[in-house]
Amino acid sequence: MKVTVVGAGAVGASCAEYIAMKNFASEVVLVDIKEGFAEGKAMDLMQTASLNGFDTKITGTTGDYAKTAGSKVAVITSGIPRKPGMTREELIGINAGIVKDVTENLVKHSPDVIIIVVSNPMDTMAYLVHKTSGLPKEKIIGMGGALDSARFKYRLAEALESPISDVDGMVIAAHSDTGMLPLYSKATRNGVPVSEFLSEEQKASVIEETKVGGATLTKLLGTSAWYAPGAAVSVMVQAILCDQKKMIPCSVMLDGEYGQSDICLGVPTIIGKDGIESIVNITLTAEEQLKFAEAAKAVKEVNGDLKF
Ligand SMILES: NC(=O)c1ccc[n+]([C@@H]2O[C@H](COP(=O)([O-])OP(=O)(O)OC[C@H]3O[C@@H](n4cnc5c(N)ncnc54)[C@H](O)[C@@H]3O)[C@@H](O)[C@H]2O)c1
Ligand SMILES: O=C(O)C[C@H](O)C(=O)O
Repeated sequence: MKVTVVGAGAVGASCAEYIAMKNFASEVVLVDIKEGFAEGKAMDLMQTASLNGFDTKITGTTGDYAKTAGSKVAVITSGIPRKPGMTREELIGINAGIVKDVTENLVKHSPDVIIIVVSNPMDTMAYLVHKTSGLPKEKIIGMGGALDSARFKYRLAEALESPISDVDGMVIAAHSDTGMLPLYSKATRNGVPVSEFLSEEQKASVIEETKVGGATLTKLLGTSAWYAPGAAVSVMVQAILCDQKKMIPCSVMLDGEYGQSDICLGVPTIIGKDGIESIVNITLTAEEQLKFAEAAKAVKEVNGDLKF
């Protein structure tokens, strides 16, 4: 099955690389606006195929969407990343126009496509795709929770001094520095609540480090991260192409779930061949419910800046 990745920059190329390395897609088409860039990235990646042992065909195009026709999944990574000191929300002015334009092109050539939105501010960009694509809500999935949960597990394992494979946990709500909600109450080490092992001070530090995970990397790198974002997207694409019915926190259009409507926000979902197969309703503590509602309020304010 064919997967399109729009934006052949840091995140787009990482997505293409992880998807190809896992060998579950027949073809990955990279699209970029910069002349020759996607073609170059595709060629470089293809020259790793015999070294890394994959058969996925990777091609590149400078804006020729006819080459994306018949894609099962399209990943939107096109747009600018933040620089140190910026918030993701500050990217809306430039990225909204890019995401809208890219969405129109994708749907024109692949009317049944499932779109994974990566460009920031992601929850708002996912909302924009809902408002402009005409696709059913099951086919628009924002990537944030998969990455934030991976960062949560990294921080938990660090505090627990345990292997990451011992740790499980999930982050929901907004993909923003303040609106992320690491579900500490549900995080476990081999099924045992992490609160059995960690102090209140460690808990506060794990939660804070998780929430500013993207900002921390942006400060270190001078631009935002790409390896873990690319890997997170590849997990979502694999769940769709292989119909895995995996539970992944994703930003999806809510229609009353978690007390919210007309907003894309991160909640646990089941991802399979049709995209979002269901939204999983889990019980939140009173404090978590409050934080979820606060995150929703902030995202709605940002959504208010969109012009359709
Ligand atoms: N949701 C997440 O978890 C997450 C994680 C990492 C990055 N991001 C976001 O992903 C986006 C991309 O980040 P990056 O580091 O890859 O940036 P980048 O600058 O390395 O790559 C972006 C690419 O998009 C291309 N582009 C711009 N306009 C385009 C258009 N109209 N059509 C096709 N291509 C176009 C650029 O030429 C560039 O190659 C940013 O908005 C960043 O904030 C989101
Ligand atoms: O932090 C960013 O701006 C990029 C991305 O959203 C991330 O979390 O790595």
